[in-house]
Amino acid sequence: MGETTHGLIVKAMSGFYYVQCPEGLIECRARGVFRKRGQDLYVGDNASVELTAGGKGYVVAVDERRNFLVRPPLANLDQLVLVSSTCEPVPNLLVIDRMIAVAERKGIEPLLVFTKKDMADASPYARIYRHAGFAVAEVSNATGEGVDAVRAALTGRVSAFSGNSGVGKSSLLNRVDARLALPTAEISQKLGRGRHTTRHVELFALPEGGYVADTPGFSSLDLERCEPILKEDLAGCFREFADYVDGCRFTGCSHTKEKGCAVLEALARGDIEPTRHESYVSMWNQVMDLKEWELK
Ligand SMILES: Nc1nc2c(ncn2[C@@H]2O[C@H](COP(=O)(O)OP(=O)(O)OP(=O)(O)O)[C@@H](O)[C@H]2O)c(=O)[nH]1
Ligand SMILES: [Zn+2]
Repeated sequence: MGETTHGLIVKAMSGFYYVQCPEGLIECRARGVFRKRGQDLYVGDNASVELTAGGKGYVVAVDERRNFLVRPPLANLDQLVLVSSTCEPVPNLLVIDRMIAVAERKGIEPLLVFTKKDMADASPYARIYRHAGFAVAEVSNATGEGVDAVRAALTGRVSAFSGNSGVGKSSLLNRVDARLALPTAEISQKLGRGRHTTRHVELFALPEGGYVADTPGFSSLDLERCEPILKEDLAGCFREFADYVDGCRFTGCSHTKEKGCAVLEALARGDIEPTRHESYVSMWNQVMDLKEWELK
């Protein structure tokens, strides 16, 4: 048996896995045991690698995943960068709050980014989400303003970007590191083809440490499809409710209309943002009737 080492799968392509190890980037095949078990290897997996002569290797085991996203497949994310724009298109706070809930459910820290601040004021949105307990960046991809804060937040973490079409994810990733060279709206119009179609997700190493998925391809729909939330879990996906949920008069309080609800009292005092609670109520009404067995 050869020497073994350990590293991060940063790229998967045509049956090869590229594992960033202390020895360098090692091209690997997966041991047959993965195929037999029907177990996929994901970019983001922490892999044990058996080195072979010639500087290549075999992935022989992967650590248990802390979390994963399905489309594109990506494991062990520290951070999900939820990008919205202040205008063209205007943010839909319900969509943002649903994406935040998915991230919370998976134990991935959300970072809220509002782009196009050169076109419209981002501060009303930023205020809401800072008050709710999130890190927020206000940026302009046109001027570069605010990009340093995003770059700093990416340092030392494994992150992926998500947000609807046209909000400026590709533009922002290119601002963060020009070597990413992602095609933005203008360029793909010129080339006359769609973006993100045949791309493989790859973790791109940032110069100061940390990795970012080199695809802006997680739509809010993709996210929600991979993580339906049960009603008993929903309040736990709104972090600013945590201080209050144990203070409600009734156990099993839905925090939507009950008397003696500590969440509603906090809302009335202004300690919880109205739009966040509105999103909670509309999500509650949607998930209300789902039972665990219906999600299988
Ligand atoms: N003025 C201004 N324009 C921006 C900003 N960010 C992006 N844009 C423009 O908005 C359009 C969409 O930007 P992209 O970076 O392609 O958006 P995307 O989120 O990657 O879009 P998809 O690839 O479709 O998901 C482009 O025309 C950008 O030039 C910004 O901060 N300010
Ligand atoms: Zn309550």
